[in-house]
Amino acid sequence: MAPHAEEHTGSTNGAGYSSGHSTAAATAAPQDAFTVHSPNVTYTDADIKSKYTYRTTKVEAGADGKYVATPLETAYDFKTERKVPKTGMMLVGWGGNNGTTVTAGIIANKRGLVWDTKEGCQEANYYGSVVMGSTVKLGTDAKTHKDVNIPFSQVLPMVHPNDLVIGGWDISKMNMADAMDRAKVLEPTLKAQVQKEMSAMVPLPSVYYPDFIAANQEDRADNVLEGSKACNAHVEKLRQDIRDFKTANGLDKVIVMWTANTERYASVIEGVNDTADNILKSIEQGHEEVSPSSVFAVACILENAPFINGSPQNTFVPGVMQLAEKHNAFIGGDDFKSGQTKMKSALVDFLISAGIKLTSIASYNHLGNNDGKNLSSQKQFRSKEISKSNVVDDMVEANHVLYKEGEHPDHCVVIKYMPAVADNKRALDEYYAEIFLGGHQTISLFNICEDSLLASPLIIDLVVLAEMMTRIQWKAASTDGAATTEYKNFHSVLSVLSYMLKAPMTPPGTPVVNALAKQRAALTNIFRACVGLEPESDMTLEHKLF
Ligand SMILES: NC(=O)c1ccc[n+]([C@@H]2O[C@H](COP(=O)([O-])OP(=O)(O)OC[C@H]3O[C@@H](n4cnc5c(N)ncnc54)[C@H](O)[C@@H]3O)[C@@H](O)[C@H]2O)c1
Ligand SMILES: O=P([O-])([O-])O[C@@H]1[C@@H](O)[C@H](O)[C@@H](O)[C@H](O)[C@@H]1O
Repeated sequence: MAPHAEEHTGSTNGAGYSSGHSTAAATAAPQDAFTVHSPNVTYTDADIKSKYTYRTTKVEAGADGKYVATPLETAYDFKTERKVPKTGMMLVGWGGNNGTTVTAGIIANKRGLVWDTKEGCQEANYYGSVVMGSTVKLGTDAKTHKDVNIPFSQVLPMVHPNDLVIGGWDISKMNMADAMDRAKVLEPTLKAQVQKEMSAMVPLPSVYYPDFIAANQEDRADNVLEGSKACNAHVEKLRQDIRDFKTANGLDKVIVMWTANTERYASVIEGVNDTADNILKSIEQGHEEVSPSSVFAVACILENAPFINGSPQNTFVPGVMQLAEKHNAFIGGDDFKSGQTKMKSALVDFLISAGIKLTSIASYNHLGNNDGKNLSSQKQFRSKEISKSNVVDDMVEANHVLYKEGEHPDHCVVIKYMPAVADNKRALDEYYAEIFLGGHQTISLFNICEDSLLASPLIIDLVVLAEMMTRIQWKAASTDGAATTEYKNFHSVLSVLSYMLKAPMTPPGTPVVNALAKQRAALTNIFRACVGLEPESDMTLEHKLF
């Protein structure tokens, strides 16, 4: 972990907040956490450069109908910038349950807060964050031959969440302290310690096109920009907001995260939002099918601020995707994978890869927060139903022993709004499967997900990892010493973020992977490649061949 600021002053203006003392001691930079001793890795003050051989297997149908598998090797050069930039996190929907919770959580960690609860004293932590709460196997101890595991956050020089400068927009003008109370997520003893700082945090006014979210949200909309349809003025205002936030807080970089309400799907219409030029033209013409989230995405792309969609709507219509590619800008999404779906993607992966034929999944949940209120409207629920349903597709399609072409488990998703349970969603799932010789296995789960406390660490992971990806470049390694090509960014669509998302966006024409273990392996092994380390194969031959 790069040393992070012991203390940085900052403004508590309407557009942003950064102050307080980071109590966590500055920790060793990643290059101090470990050094890779290899002719394929070089460290300079500016970069880590690695030469990496990517090994895959090409499969072709042979003449005899059998597959022919041919091992392939592709040599890459990776370059990772080591300087950790001063980074801002701008939340769309800042005043919501997730926005206020993640803000309070970062302040609590930054200040090392401890608060009373009925179970005793609670210390701030980042549990539920892959970056801050999980480890990666570095290798095997030379003497003891035991695994050596290091914090995920130390694999590459990542931003420390304590150092994130936070700001954002909301259609509700409530300051973050009052909005935190409205959210009913955090203990009063914690809220009391962050109340003063959060009361100085006021969201910027936002774009509000009523038709895209539930009508029951209208009473919240007292902090909106003029105009109820997309327009160039909205795009330019949001771009200016990002620039002002960056300047006011002395930032090197800003990442924008949509954690606002779930919108209805936008219709994809030829000539309206099917190409980059058409989406820009439609915004200029005020086309009613351009959503607020797409307007934010366009503004971020034009401002070169990575934009991540934490909700399930189709923000990235083809025109927005094409615009991102055209501008070499980063986008990612969709829909935080926080509780019921995360469990589903792990359980389905286990069942199907164990050769157990899952035949039906009944997924029900009820919750009482404002998200649930918005989702009580059918069009907004439909967006969520899609993202919660598609998560099993890749695992089913990968097993044609159990499932014939086009065959898949029955799958239903039900969400009900029950105000009494507030943010503490109750998820009830039944998994029904065929087992050996006509037997059946029925798995029934009751899973209380404190939704915002599960989603907030994912917001941190998505922001920290998206920022990290802006500092990693690659090129095809030269094999004959000829002049090599220039370093390039990863593709605009950050599919590497899929572990945190229900409906992972991938570059056009590439497959979607939902299996949770594969998603995590892709993320950790790409980061290992950046420091010249082989993927973790778990073969542990050193423990088998002796
Ligand atoms: N576990 C989770 O909490 C979880 C998991 C997956 C996805 N999500 C998604 O994350 C989003 C936020 O969840 P939440 O519980 O914080 O919801 P919330 O309703 O508490 O917060 C949403 C906020 O967005 C604001 N808003 C709505 N439209 C806006 C706009 N155009 N511009 C700016 N602000 C706007 C609202 O005023 C509200 O403050 C929802 O779309 C939800 O579906 C949440
Ligand atoms: O991530 P997950 O727990 O599967 O899904 C959740 C749903 O169960 C919940 O109903 C919804 O309000 C949240 O936004 C989130 O999408």
